[in-house]
Amino acid sequence: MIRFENVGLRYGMGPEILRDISFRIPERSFQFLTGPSGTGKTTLLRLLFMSLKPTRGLITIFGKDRSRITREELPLIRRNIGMVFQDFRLLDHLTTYENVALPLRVRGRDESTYRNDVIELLKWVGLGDRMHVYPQVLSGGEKQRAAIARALVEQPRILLADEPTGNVDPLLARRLLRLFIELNRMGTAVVIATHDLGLMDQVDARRMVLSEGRLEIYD
Ligand SMILES: Nc1ncnc2c1ncn2[C@@H]1O[C@H](COP(=O)(O)OP(=O)(O)OP(=O)(O)O)[C@@H](O)[C@H]1O
Repeated sequence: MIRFENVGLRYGMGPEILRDISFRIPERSFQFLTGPSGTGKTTLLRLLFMSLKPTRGLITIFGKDRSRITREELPLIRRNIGMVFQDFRLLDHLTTYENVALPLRVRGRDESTYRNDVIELLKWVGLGDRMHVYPQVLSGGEKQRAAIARALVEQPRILLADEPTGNVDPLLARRLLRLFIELNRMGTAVVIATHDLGLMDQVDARRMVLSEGRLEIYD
């Protein structure tokens, strides 16, 4: 589904953060992306989300050469990729429901066509009773779940999550992990960037380990 071949990335004139990265993410797969702080996990997720272009190498996303995807095509292709950002990126003036429904509203869909689905999704992530409040009153864990719901609202083929358990207690971290596993069982590929060893030890999943710009894969 996604393929990287000898990908390199540097910011501006800085050093190469990622060097000769090659891997594949198969359809319906589940993997952790890990490595010490500052090794480039977020950078790699941004390459997958196509918010960054590689400085060298080849990226193929859903069979398309990344370098040939135009600005105009990008939003359509990106609908297949859900991204949970480390800082959530919820809009303060919208309720939880409105934040989650936003990608569909932006697309011009009529609310009657998605209302029930969004409510179902909010219940699935455990926010059934927090739909009509604003982000300011949500706890860190609730914001995290709202961000996950928003990333899933367009039923992407792959979900990317950047440190999704970074700000939550171990109990909630386990619940979130169960959500990701259930999502994966339903057919969505999942990539979780984390340095939480305890979290990774709970699942027998592929580990993509970044270290000093290189990637090692442990299946
Ligand atoms: N926009 C940017 N411009 C310049 N350098 C950047 C930029 N974003 C990240 N970097 C640098 O790239 C390196 C990798 O950063 P990145 O955020 O991808 O690492 P990370 O593994 O996700 O870190 P963490 O686990 O702390 O979130 C760091 O040295 C960082 O300072």
